[in-house]
Amino acid sequence: MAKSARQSSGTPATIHDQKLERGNGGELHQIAEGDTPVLTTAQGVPVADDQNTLKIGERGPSLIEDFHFREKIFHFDHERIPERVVHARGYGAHGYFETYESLAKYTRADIFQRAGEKTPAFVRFSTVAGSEGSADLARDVRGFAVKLYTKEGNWDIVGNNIPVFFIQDAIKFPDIIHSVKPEPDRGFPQAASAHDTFWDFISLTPESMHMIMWVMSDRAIPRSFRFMEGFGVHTFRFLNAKDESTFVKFHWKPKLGLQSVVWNEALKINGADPDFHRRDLWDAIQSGNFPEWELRVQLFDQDFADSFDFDVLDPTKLIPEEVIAPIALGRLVLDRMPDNLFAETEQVAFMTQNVPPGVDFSNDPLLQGRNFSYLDTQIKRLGSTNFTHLPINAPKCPFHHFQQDGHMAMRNPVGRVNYQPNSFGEGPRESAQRGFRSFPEAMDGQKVRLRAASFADHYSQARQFFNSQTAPEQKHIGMALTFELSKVETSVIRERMISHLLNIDEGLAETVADKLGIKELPKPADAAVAPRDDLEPSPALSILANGPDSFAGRKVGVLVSPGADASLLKKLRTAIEKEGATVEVIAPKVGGVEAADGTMIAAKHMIDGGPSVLFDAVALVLSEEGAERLAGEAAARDFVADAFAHCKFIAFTPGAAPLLRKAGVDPKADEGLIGLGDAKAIAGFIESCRKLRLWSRETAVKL
Ligand code: HEM
Repeated sequence: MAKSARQSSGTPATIHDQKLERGNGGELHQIAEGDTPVLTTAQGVPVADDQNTLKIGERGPSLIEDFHFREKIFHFDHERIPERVVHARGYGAHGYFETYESLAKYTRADIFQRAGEKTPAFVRFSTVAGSEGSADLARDVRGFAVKLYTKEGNWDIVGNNIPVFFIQDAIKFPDIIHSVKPEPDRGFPQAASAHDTFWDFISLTPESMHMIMWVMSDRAIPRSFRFMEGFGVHTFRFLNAKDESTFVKFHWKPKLGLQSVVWNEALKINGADPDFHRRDLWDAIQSGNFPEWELRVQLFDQDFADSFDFDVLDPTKLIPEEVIAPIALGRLVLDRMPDNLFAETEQVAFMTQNVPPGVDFSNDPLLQGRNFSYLDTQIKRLGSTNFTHLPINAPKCPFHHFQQDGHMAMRNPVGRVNYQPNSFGEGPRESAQRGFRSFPEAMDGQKVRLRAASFADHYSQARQFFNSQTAPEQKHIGMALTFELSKVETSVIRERMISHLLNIDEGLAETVADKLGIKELPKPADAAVAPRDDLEPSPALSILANGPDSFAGRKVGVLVSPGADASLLKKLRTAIEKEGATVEVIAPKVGGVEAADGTMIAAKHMIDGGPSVLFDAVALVLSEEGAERLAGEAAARDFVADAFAHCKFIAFTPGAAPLLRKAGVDPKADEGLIGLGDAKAIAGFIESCRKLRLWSRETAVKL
């Protein structure tokens, strides 16, 4: 007799906790029973067997008649779409923007009219250079793209975590990006700027020097998306109901303050957890600790623009917050992860030209070019002009237009009439009153390819940025430049960079040159405009000068051993959680350890998988015997040595001494090592942790 459609023998089988059916060839089948839905094809046809293709006989050739196989494999073959040409690696979340009070005086943007108004939002954070699968802790700019689904259309603030950019004119964008991406002949390095082509381009592009100071600072290695600022970069305009214009720059300020990691730590995080930033955002939102930013704006008029030291249309310049204090407009809260990464985070399409009535552009030539580029890139990447039909991109307000058809059209105009004007009274019409209006700026001039002379000062703000950093931050900039340029093989490129640094800070240039073994300093680069040294430092530009002075949102890694003091651990955990921080336990075995009092201490990580680079501070809750054993374990020694080298606060029980010793850490080395004798010591540990790092240690560890 012929065998039935599904070739299962129907013999029951059990694998640990699973009851399955065994097929003819021993393969296992899970069968739909009870409320379990029946597997279907994409056409809705129920599937009998998803383990075997249709064949002639059990050992015969496969049949093209097998529509289920064909549909499944063809769909799989088409799963990938092109990754973003830049900002390919990213992670997004949903949330809302809440307006503090009406800003009608400056803008008619609907989102700013009513205090307490909540507007749905989607945010995607990203790195720029790396491909989709690259590691999170690359030294790179972070994208900070916000989509606000306002009642008068989607508004995208497509910004970065750095308020200036590498280039002044969009026509140079393909060049800067080509230079930083893997070199085309060899296909490496991935997600790294430390190579010849990038520094070649930069060294021949003086306008990028201000941005280079930022990218070599700790801003480019943030500890978390939650602890970084966002900036709209360009000067935009607000237009009020009378079409009066005010210039505006957008800043997102994180509620939990700024924090970055150190470079040696970043390198290790990339190995230990390449998804470090993703996981951090996921964990925070899933545990109800919703990250929050305040939207602040710098507002100024044409008179200020005319009198400011630099051209407000130049995206390589900023306006110090001490010169124009940002005012707070509202808060952005991220409270929900996407249901599906591809449908939402991958398919979200940001475009700088998405602005609602009441917001308008300036003539910044980078912004003008971006407004042109983003629609094109979305059509290419998402494959159809109908990408606006995807739920993540569709407005959440009513919308009506006559665009129709094309690939994957999901909504078309309804009825007979798909044009206007028409005689049938059907369909939408324009509104001079409610519609988007551009600022009627008077324009007159020759058609030229010309960079404005007012853009020519390339060094003064780079110098101001460097002078605004604290000593450890200045040191980090020097170390970053040294690292990056040490990977450059062409010596003239290194020397060219030193000649630029001489226009920014002589000490910095000398330090980097010394580390690179350049004995004779080159001449300073010819500057189009002499660098100024009269710009006041701007404390707002420093991360460390603006510390949160709170440990909320941070994470302590507690290393435990068998025989550890469970009640001390409990007190420590309570104190840390009261501060708004979290605890993760690391143990020799992932199953945890038996404490001195016989209770079990559960662990999240085993020692090899939970290095201290994943935590903001660490505690060693060890019995002496446990510490002796761990001292023989390289991962445990690294745990301690790295925490020390990365200037972290380290709390330890008296039993931890053998491990500290073997890790080369003197328990009395500095005030960042805190003995856990009693509850008071725990309070002291938490208080120290609020400073995040003991930077004074850095000179001792010579990082
Ligand atoms: C101030 C300068 C710039 C900033 C702040 C910026 C920011 C961003 C951000 C945040 C993204 C990622 C959006 C996402 O998460 O989906 C992005 C993507 C992109 N940017 Fe820019 N960008 C800048 C300059 C430019 C310029 C000058 C161009 C071209 C003329 C450009 C072209 C692109 C393209 C093609 C994408 C990929 C878009 C996609 O496929 O989704 N960007 N940019």
